[in-house]
Amino acid sequence: FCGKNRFVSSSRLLSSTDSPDKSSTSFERIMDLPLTRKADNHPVKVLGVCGGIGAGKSAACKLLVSQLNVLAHIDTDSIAHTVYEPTSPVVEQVRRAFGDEIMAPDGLIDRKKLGSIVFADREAMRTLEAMVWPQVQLEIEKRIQRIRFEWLTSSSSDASLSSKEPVIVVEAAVLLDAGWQHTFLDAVWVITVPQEVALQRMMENRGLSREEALKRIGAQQTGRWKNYMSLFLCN
Ligand SMILES: CC(C)(COP(=O)(O)OP(=O)(O)OC[C@H]1O[C@@H](n2cnc3c(N)ncnc32)[C@H](O)[C@@H]1O)[C@@H](O)C(=O)NCCC(=O)NCCS
Ligand SMILES: Nc1ncnc2c1ncn2[C@@H]1O[C@H](COP(=O)(O)OP(=O)(O)OP(=O)(O)O)[C@@H](O)[C@H]1O
Repeated sequence: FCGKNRFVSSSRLLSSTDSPDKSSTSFERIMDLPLTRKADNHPVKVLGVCGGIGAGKSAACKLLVSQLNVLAHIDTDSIAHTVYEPTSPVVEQVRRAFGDEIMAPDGLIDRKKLGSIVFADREAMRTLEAMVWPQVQLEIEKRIQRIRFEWLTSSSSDASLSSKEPVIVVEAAVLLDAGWQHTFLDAVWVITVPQEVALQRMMENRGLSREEALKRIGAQQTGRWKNYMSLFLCN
């Protein structure tokens, strides 16, 4: 994976120790699944990092930046939050779908209130995702284009860019559900952790009750990553 122009699609690397079913039939089935779009041969590759809540996606991405010196880290959650800024067209759409009770007194969307609805109701989450994901995807693609352009046009004397690994890391719990492996990603890593560890982390670090933490884990459990041949990192 490391090394200029030596990017290796993670689909060619190893599979997880525990998550995917490795019986021969399902292993072969996994191998047959198209993991990512056909790479566009751009020298700057895009790696998706996904996995369950509290699995350690952010921790893994921080390591990729600090230890592997990748070009950029795009955090999708924070992009999704910008979709709720006052000027965004999504705000009115979301207000119409979920009602005035999700609005804060200052006229902005109260993400906590919205979260308490959608994390408890998969259908409601689907409705929200259909409004938010296209905007998020557009913004991610814009950022990828900009970073690639800066990298290509930077001179070799610009050490701040030329010394970096030509890899952009996109961190997103939902990337396989959103189908981004078929659009802008060259490879996917899944970070896994035993559920009990994730629960403990969420209770300790976010002050969530066990019930709230379980609800959030439940809201994410499509398990889609288990059907993909990607590189699994057990954290
Ligand atoms: C429900 C919302 C308003 C709650 O906002 P809030 O700031 O309270 O929580 P935050 O965004 O930090 O999310 C908390 C955790 O849940 C995960 N999560 C958020 N949305 C989803 C989802 N659709 N599916 C699975 N996990 C999700 C996040 O990755 C994070 O680990 C917000 O998460 C949201 O808009 N979600 C829908 C859009 C989405 O899918 N965002 C994820 C990245 S595109
Ligand atoms: N290997 C590890 N050992 C101990 N603690 C860890 C490890 N990896 C992550 N953590 C801790 O677990 C918590 C969750 O990690 P992190 O934020 O990286 O997960 P995440 O998958 O990005 O979570 P979320 O989906 O909630 O954004 C953090 O407090 C982090 O410091």
